[in-house]
Amino acid sequence: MSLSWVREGQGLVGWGCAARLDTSGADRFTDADAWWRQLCGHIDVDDAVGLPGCGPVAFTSLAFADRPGDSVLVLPEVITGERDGVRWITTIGDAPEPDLEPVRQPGTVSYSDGRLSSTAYRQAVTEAVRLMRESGGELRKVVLAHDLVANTSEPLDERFLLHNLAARYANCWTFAVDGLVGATPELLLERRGYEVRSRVLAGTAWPHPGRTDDEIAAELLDSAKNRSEHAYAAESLAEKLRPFCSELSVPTSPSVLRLRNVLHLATDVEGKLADTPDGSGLLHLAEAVHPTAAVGGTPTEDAVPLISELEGMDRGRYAGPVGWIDGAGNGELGIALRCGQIEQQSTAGAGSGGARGGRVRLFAGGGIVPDSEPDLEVAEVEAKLLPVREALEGVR
Ligand SMILES: C=C(O[C@@H]1C=C(C(=O)O)C=C[C@H]1O)C(=O)O
Repeated sequence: MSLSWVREGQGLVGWGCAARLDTSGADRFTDADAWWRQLCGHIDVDDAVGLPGCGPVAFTSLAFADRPGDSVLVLPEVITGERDGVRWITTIGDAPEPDLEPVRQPGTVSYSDGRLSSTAYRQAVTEAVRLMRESGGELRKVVLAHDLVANTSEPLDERFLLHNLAARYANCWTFAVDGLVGATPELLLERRGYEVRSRVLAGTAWPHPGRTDDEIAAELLDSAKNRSEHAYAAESLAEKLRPFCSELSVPTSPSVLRLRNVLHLATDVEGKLADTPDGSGLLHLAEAVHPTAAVGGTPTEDAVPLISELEGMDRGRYAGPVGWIDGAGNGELGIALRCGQIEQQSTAGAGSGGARGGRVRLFAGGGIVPDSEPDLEVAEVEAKLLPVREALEGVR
């Protein structure tokens, strides 16, 4: 099992499992926080480096919804880290040898509908638009997603996906936690001592033949629909984070983040925590801000129940917080987007009838507002599925 959180060649990679928590439900954040604090209280740490991410680190991935969905924290046996030119290695107990097997290719990839096909997704979008228009301005945004299943002819090696994602999406956070593998451009929260940071994304455009990226970016910045979608997301994060902060800086207008497959409106929020460490450990802060309107909707309490009703699928850990936390409550949590959940690494073995391939469930979604057009929303999620599809297929 791979554990990873890497951006621009920096971050953390872990292997082995020294301890693990599986939890679920509305208390998943508090369970995770309590377990992690207790565990760290029992570990004698010898740390000569002293940077965030040194000493014991748990990789974590939490379910999007209170239910269904399982959440997980893993303390690896070995963690390697790199930050600002400093490299370190942390071992917990009797560290195992690293897995030095060559990376395997997944063979041919074929796709089939998941629980919500793209036609069913189009219908769900149409229904969300109808409900929003009928609500007379009450319900303003709902983020809907759909899934796609990829089957590989050979066993699935997570490292193959990670390499390909990191090569093409170097400015995203390439992650792997318990079989959820992806490259997210969205940072839910980073905490480093008193400092907190977030990168909020919402509002999307994608490349069109005959149009330059500059033209598309200018149009995105000018689009009232995308600006309103974005404002809901940035406001929801700022509003929930503000009570923990003595200072919070939220740019008044978004910038454009350019990725290979899509362009997003982006707001980088920075704050100073009023109180540390106890009331504002990263998991506690994440519980307060999740789900932002980037992956939930506005108002949250109306949008979130509607998501499960309209999608009719279990998002699992897609769109939930994913990343790492250290013993001091520092860490980085992204939003698990542009990712796939590995459901089966290989069918080789007992009862497999000779088949040897893997299966991964890919997810992608988009914010729906009253003036969303269903066909464009379908095109948007197809563009957002590209990173994992291309990584699986090894497209250069
Ligand atoms: C929901 C996803 O992306 C989110 C939705 C966006 C949008 O609606 O424009 C943009 C970025 C993300 O916050 C996804 O990638 O699955």
